[in-house]
Amino acid sequence: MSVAKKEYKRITTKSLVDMKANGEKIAMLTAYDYSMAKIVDGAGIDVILVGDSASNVMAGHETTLPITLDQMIYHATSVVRAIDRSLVVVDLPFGSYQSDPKEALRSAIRIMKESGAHAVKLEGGKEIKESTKRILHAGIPVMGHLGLTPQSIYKFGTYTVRAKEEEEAEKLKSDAKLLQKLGCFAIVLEKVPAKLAKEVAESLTIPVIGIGAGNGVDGQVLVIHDMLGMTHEFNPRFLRRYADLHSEMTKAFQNYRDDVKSQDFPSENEQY
Ligand SMILES: Nc1nc(=O)c2c([nH]1)NC[C@@H]1CN(c3ccc(C(=O)N[C@@H](CCC(=O)O)C(=O)O)cc3)CN21
Ligand SMILES: CC(C)C(=O)C(=O)O
Ligand SMILES: [Mg+2]
Repeated sequence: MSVAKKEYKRITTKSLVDMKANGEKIAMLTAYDYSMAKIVDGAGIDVILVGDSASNVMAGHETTLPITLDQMIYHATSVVRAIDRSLVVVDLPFGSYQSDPKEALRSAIRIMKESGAHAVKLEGGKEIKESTKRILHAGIPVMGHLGLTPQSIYKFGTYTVRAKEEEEAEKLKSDAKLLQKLGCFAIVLEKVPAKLAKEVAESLTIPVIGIGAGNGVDGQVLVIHDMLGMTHEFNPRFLRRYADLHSEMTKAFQNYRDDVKSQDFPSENEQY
C-alpha cells in the first residue's frame, strides 16, 4: 500500500516529477463538471483530467471525435472553479491541433486563457512534435498520450491492446523519449502490455501514468464514471469499480418515483 509521503498544498507539474523521484504513485481521475471536481479535489486526487472522454460519458457520442474545443473549454472552466489542490489537465480535442502547429498553439492558449487550467494533453508522438514544441515554447505544460489513442480509432478500427508487436513497441519507446526530450512533464500510456509500460517508465525521469498499462508505471488514471460503476456496460479488463452507482442511483430514482406516485413525498415536514 502506498500512501502520500509528502504534503503538497497545491499540485504542480513539478510536484508530479518530484513524486516519481520519491517513489510516490500519482492518482489521477477524470472530471467534467464543478460538483464532481469538488469531490475529487477534496478527496486528495493529485491530477484531474478534463478528458475528451466527455464526448462519450457526458454527451453520449460513440467516440471522442465529435467533442469541440468550445465544449472542452466549458467543461474545463467548470472543473477549475472547484479546485483547491489538484492539477487540472485538459485534453486538446480531435481537430484542434492536428492541422498545423500554429493552430495547436492557438487551441492550447484558448484552453489556458478561458478555463484557467494548468496544462494540456495531446495524443501522439513524432507526428505532433512541432505542435508540442510550440505549445511548450509558449510556457504551457504538456502531458503526452501514447499507446491506445482514441482520437485515431478509425485508423486502427478497434480498442485492442497496443504495441504488442516489436515494431510498434519500438516506436512507442522512441516517442516516449522524444516527448520527454521536448519537455513534456508526464505521459499517459493507454492499453499497452505491462512489461513494456514498466520499461518505458523506468527509462524516463518524467512520470508515466497508466490506464490498462499495469503496475510498473508511476501513476494510474481512470474515467470517473467507469470507476464509480455508472457506465455498467463498459467492462474492460483494466477497470476496477470502486462503487456501484448505477444500482445506487437506480434505487434512489425508483424510490423517489414511488414516493411521488404514492404521495408519500413531500410530507408535512417537507412543505411550507
Ligand atoms: N467511459 C469511457 N472510459 C474510457 O476509459 C474511455 C472513454 N470512455 N472514452 C475515450 C476512451 C476510449 N477508451 C477505451 C475504449 C475501449 C476500451 C476497451 O478495452 N474496449 C473493449 C475491448 C475492445 C477490444 O479488445 O477490441 C472492452 O473490453 O470493453 C478501452 C479504452 C478509453 N477512454
Ligand atoms: C482515458 C484518459 C487518459 C483520457 O484521455 C480521457 O478520459 O479522455
Ligand atoms: Mg482523452
